[in-house]
Amino acid sequence: MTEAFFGKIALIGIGLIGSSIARDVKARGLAKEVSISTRSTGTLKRAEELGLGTSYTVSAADAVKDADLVIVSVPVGASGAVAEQIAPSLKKGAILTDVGSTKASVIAQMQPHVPEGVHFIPGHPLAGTEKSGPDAGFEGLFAGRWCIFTPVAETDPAALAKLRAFWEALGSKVDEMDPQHHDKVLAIVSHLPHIIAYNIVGTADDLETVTQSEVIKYSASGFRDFTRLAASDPTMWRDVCLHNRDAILEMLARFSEDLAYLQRAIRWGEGDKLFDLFTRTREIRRSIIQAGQDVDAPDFGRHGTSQKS
Ligand SMILES: NC(=O)C1=CN([C@@H]2O[C@H](COP(=O)(O)OP(=O)(O)OC[C@H]3O[C@@H](n4cnc5c(N)ncnc54)[C@H](O)[C@@H]3O)[C@@H](O)[C@H]2O)C=CC1
Ligand SMILES: O=C(O)C(=O)Cc1ccc(O)cc1
Repeated sequence: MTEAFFGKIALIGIGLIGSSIARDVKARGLAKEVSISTRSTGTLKRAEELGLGTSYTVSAADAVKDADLVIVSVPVGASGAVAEQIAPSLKKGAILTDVGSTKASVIAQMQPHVPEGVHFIPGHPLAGTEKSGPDAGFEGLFAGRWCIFTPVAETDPAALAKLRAFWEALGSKVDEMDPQHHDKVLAIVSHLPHIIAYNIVGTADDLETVTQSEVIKYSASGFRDFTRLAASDPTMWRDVCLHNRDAILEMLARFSEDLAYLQRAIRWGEGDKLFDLFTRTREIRRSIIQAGQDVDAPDFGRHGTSQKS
């Protein structure tokens, strides 16, 4: 079995995801040194107060010096700029990975900066919450969750095995996918649900002037579930929308067509069509539960407070 231990890990970006990785690395003793870098001094100070690493710097280039594993955990739109900053300081033989929610764009942004001899393995843990910042992270976030790698053609199998061992040590199940396929799958299972949530909560907010706060006062659990997703970080989700544009637009077109079908069935009182669709969708949740997958969203307010970083 490949050893998951690294001499030095550099974490660039220490928000929800970066800080959760830091907590797991510390708890499981997966590195001798953990250098942490983020561009804001306030966030860096907070990371130090939380004892998330062994050294702290606003210079990403300084943080990655001598690191065996570098994990970039910043909004996807910032990936290219971070790769450019750190490239000259990366150690030969180091593994460079990321956690971004979109993959083709991150590869296009980072790959051109990756020096010879550095193993670039794009990744995406399918685990998170609507919160952000170093206080929002928690130990065990990745346990039982998928982490998808989208390796590039020339990826070294030994480096891939080492990174796989690392994520498995965090409790994740690892899978590999082509980046374009990843982006399509995530567009429907993750990006569209967030966009729909932002939209429905926005619509309800617009209606509020008409209904004089009844929207909030009487909001039942269905609407509350949407407000959790719609409370997700605006920078992160702006970047996801801009960097998975084609797949999201394709899924939104399909979604709109299917919504029009539903709208028509309601208009014309076609109860059988409604009943058939609702029966089919109920089966989907039942089969997910039967397969033993956790379908429930993280609890409201269970893990820390929402912090801007
Ligand atoms: N939030 C979630 O549930 C999940 C997020 N992701 C991905 O992980 C990445 C990080 O997300 P979170 O940790 O949730 O975000 P976050 O907002 O909690 O943390 C982001 C970190 O990046 C730093 N940062 C922001 N802009 C930067 C820039 N221009 N240059 C350098 N550093 C910058 C911030 O200071 C902060 O340390 C994103 O790419 C996101 O798509 C992946 C899985 C789940
Ligand atoms: O909070 C939720 O329900 C999420 O869906 C978290 C999440 C957000 C973005 C990702 O790329 C992966 C997971």
